Amino acid sequence: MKIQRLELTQFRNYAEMAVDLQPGVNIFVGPNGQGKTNLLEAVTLLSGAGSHRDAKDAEMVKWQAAFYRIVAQGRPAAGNGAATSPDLPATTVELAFGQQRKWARVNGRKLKRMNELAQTVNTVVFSPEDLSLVKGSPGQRRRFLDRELSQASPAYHQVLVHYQRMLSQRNALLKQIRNQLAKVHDIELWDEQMARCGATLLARRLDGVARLAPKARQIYRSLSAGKEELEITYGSSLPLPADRAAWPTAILRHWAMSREEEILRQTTLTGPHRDDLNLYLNGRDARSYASQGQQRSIALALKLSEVQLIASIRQEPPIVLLDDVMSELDPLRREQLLTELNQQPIQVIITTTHLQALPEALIRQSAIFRVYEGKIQRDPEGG
Ligand SMILES: Nc1ncnc2c1ncn2[C@@H]1O[C@H](COP(=O)(O)OP(=O)(O)OP(=O)(O)O)[C@@H](O)[C@H]1O
Repeated sequence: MKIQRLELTQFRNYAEMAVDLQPGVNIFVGPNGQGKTNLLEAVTLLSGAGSHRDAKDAEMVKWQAAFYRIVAQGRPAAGNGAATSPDLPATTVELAFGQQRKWARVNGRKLKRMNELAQTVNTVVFSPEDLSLVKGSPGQRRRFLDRELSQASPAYHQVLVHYQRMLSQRNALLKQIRNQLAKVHDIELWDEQMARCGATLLARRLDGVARLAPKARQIYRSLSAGKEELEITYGSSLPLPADRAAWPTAILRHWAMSREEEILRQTTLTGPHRDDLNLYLNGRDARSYASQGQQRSIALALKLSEVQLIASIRQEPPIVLLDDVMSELDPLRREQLLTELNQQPIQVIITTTHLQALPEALIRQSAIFRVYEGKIQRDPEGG
């Protein structure tokens, strides 16, 4: 859905705040440390994906307060990316955390799981750190993929959380074996379950990459005026046979072979938690060969393909959150990003310290808000 009104209570540096957004571009401008990113963080939480800064809920409660509450009112799109329809009923999404408990409601109905929020609100955040997606760590690329696929499919999120839980228990067990507090046999029983879960996660990731890669390739082709080809493949940390049904056994066999080393190092050395996204430009590994400009274009292509993928699965584009990213891009890439985003009626929220970092044409069509010490005021200068 597109957000028409956002209300924050005791969230980060906002005591009590309400803001009316427009369906197109909304720009929040203000000096450092005033609450711009906090506002975007609140919107990302509404999509059930957790804080884009990986913050814990307790950290997001305003200091000295007991809870936070985020409420958004909006309307779903009329259908496949069309503008919000005034005929469709308004939707209210509510998320609150306090006393170690978190709960969410959509139109008054309490949700069983946070990730069900993704059926109503979707977001794609683009921050300066994302520009280093190509050269960054494999963990950064896995996180990109996991966040994206979690929003595209709540079932993916469930498998991911299950696998991560099993992984931390397996690592704890390896430590116990090392300290002779458990037997090797204990881990063999554990591995069977975990290998099945790992194989499911792998299959879903491979399917996700298969859907993402052609979109990213097409976007990159247009960003590079057809000069370069971007190829994305999934890099598994263990050898996988062609037959997917054989994956659990292959994972089990691999873990059994590295058992001694794993006990010694007290950690699980291979599996989906160690995998990577491989990025190639004209057949060469982009991590080693792409120039800084090319790396930034790849990052743009990845993020924009995420927007397209979510839009096609959800029948509605996600809300795009650009966290101070425009000033990091050169004028050409800034223009390319805005042109791509303009192709669909997307709600965009941009934060910036200086309006001068943004093209004038964009400012004219946007609603402008000033952010200062956790307070927001609409600027009558905006569109
Ligand atoms: N739990 C909290 N309670 C109260 N204030 C908080 C809390 N967490 C962070 N803050 C305050 O929020 C402010 C940071 O806000 P935010 O990260 O949104 O900055 P910003 O406006 O995006 O700035 P920049 O341009 O530097 O990124 C800081 O002043 C910080 O002290």
